[in-house]
Amino acid sequence: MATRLRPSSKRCAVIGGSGFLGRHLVERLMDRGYTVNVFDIRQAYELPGVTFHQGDLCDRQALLLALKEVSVVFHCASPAPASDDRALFQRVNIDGTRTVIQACHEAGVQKLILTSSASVVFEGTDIKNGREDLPYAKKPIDYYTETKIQQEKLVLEACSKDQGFLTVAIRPHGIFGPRDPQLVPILVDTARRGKMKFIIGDGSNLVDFTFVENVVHGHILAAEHLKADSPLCGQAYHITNDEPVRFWDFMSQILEGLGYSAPRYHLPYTLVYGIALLLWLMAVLLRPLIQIKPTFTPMRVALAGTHHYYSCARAKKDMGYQPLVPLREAIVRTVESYPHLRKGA
Ligand SMILES: NC(=O)C1=CN([C@@H]2O[C@H](COP(=O)(O)OP(=O)(O)OC[C@H]3O[C@@H](n4cnc5c(N)ncnc54)[C@H](O)[C@@H]3O)[C@@H](O)[C@H]2O)C=CC1
Ligand SMILES: CC(C)=CCC[C@@H](C)[C@H]1CC[C@H]2C3=C(CC[C@]12C)[C@@]1(C)CCC(=O)C[C@@H]1CC3
Repeated sequence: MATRLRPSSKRCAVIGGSGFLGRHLVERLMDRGYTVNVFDIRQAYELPGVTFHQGDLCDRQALLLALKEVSVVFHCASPAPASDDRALFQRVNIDGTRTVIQACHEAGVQKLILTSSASVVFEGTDIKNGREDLPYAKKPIDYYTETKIQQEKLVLEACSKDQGFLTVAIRPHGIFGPRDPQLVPILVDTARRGKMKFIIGDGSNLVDFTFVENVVHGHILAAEHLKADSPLCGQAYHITNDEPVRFWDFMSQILEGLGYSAPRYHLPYTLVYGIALLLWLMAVLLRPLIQIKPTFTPMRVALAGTHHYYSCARAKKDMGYQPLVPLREAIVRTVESYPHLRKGA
């Protein structure tokens, strides 16, 4: 008779482990002595000791192979926000997350840690030191965020002490660091096209940018503190650098670090937002004829021109979270990691 091995508490799976955050998480878990299975639709790298399972998380059978004898699952897979594909967000973030939960039950997984997003409460207007008890956005800024809300609800509602299945959601904000395919590349691309000359608004809006290693630290602390008698069960936690920074100062430091000029001229927020709305409308109307991807979408203008920073007091209290890498060092390390994006390179 086949015996079912008891899952080891140090055997985990990272769904989305080929991605930016996922790969940093995998590397740190390995350092901490975990055995790691990666599940992803693509295999982006090889790492001794890591077992790769290539597949779509909507495929329960494929997932089950990766979750065999695993006790902790980190779910950090999602289509990229820029993909702007409604059907894909629905299929992966909502239906796929249901499949992940079902597969965890079937495989006897004990803990599920979801990478959610602080944007689940953001509606495009100021949030200052927002706590986790803010209501979910009634009008989320985009469809990606709408599906992140549904995804977080599904995971937190699945938490069941009786069934021995515990869940928690981590809400990072503005993740950056080496190998990020989004923030620095978008910024440099915009600068190279000569479009990084303007500051939207008066430039005083504060935002959280969170170094990837701090986000990873929050995930691992959550996994290790998630127990039936802990306050983490079924809860969401903001994980930030705990150093809100002016959006435009942060952008300028990255740009200047890479040899580009920082933006200098101010434009009124409402004017830029209005133009972005108009461009977006035109892109929608012209979609049957041509595909236009404007740099200045209303969502991006809102992100660049409003305050949005969050308190991580709950994570400090319940899991002893403190950022490991301060912002200044994180920016230096990030800039150094992109030699190929330096001006003139
Ligand atoms: N990057 C950021 O600033 C923030 C990211 N997040 C969340 O963090 C998580 C990780 O984000 P990143 O690492 O930045 O993204 P990423 O795009 O680098 O990684 C996502 C990974 O998920 C995989 N994936 C996508 N669809 C899949 C599917 N159907 N089946 C299996 N794997 C699939 C991709 O292949 C990719 O490797 C996401 O859930 C995202 O929503 C939350 C807040 C901010
Ligand atoms: C804090 C947070 C949620 C960051 C997420 C990352 C991206 C949404 C940003 C990374 C680079 C940013 C950027 C802009 C908007 C927001 C980002 C895409 C602009 C398009 C805003 C308007 C400009 O003047 C140019 C900016 C380029 C960089």
